[in-house]
Amino acid sequence: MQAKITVTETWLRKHRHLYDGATRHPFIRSIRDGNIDISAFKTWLGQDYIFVRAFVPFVASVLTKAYKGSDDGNGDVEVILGGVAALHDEISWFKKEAFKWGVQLSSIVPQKANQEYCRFLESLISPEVEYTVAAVAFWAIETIYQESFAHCLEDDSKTPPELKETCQRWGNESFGEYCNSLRNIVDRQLEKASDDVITKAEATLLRVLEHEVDFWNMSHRRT
Ligand SMILES: Cc1ncc(CNC=O)c(N)n1
Repeated sequence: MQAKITVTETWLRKHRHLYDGATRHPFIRSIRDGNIDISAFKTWLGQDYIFVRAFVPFVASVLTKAYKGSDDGNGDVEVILGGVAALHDEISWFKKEAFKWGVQLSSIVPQKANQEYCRFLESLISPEVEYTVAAVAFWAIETIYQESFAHCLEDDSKTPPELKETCQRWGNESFGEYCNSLRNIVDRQLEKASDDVITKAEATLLRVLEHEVDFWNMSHRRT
């Protein structure tokens, strides 16, 4: 029997152009082609550290919603908890990496695109935002990084050796499997969601894609 087309699949087909814009951004292409401007990379590093700090309470709120969503026979909480644990490691990694590149994390001022993205995350923490909607944002945020950085690790890529570790962080296979688990969670939720929630979730996905593109733009254009 043919596997059923999932909601996320429908969305990704429908919004392919915007999705590719987020996962194949010029910033990512420049890493992959080996002509990245290191100052752009450092900008990204410092800004992303601030983003990740704001991402933690958002993910914690998704965890809370998964728990309260009660019918968690599917292990949603454990998958999300794995995400929280990975973020703990990631924050240490950012500190180490910043030191390596001479980026002073304590003096980084969040740029406008970053502030707006963080504010968007905060809005999703609200208990009024349904688990399904928040989970869609979470899945999309993680997956965009996974696909973007995995692209920089493909056989024909010319990613500079000193950036490989960064790309591995999100582009590795186990992060890919984790993203698939998130996608399954999301599709299972969407399967039983009301039309209203599905509409809101799709709009949220689009906003994540836009924020991600703006985030890459911020790193790419400024030095
Ligand atoms: C702007 C942005 N989007 C997604 C991620 C990946 N999630 C956690 O690390 C990230 N670090 N930064």
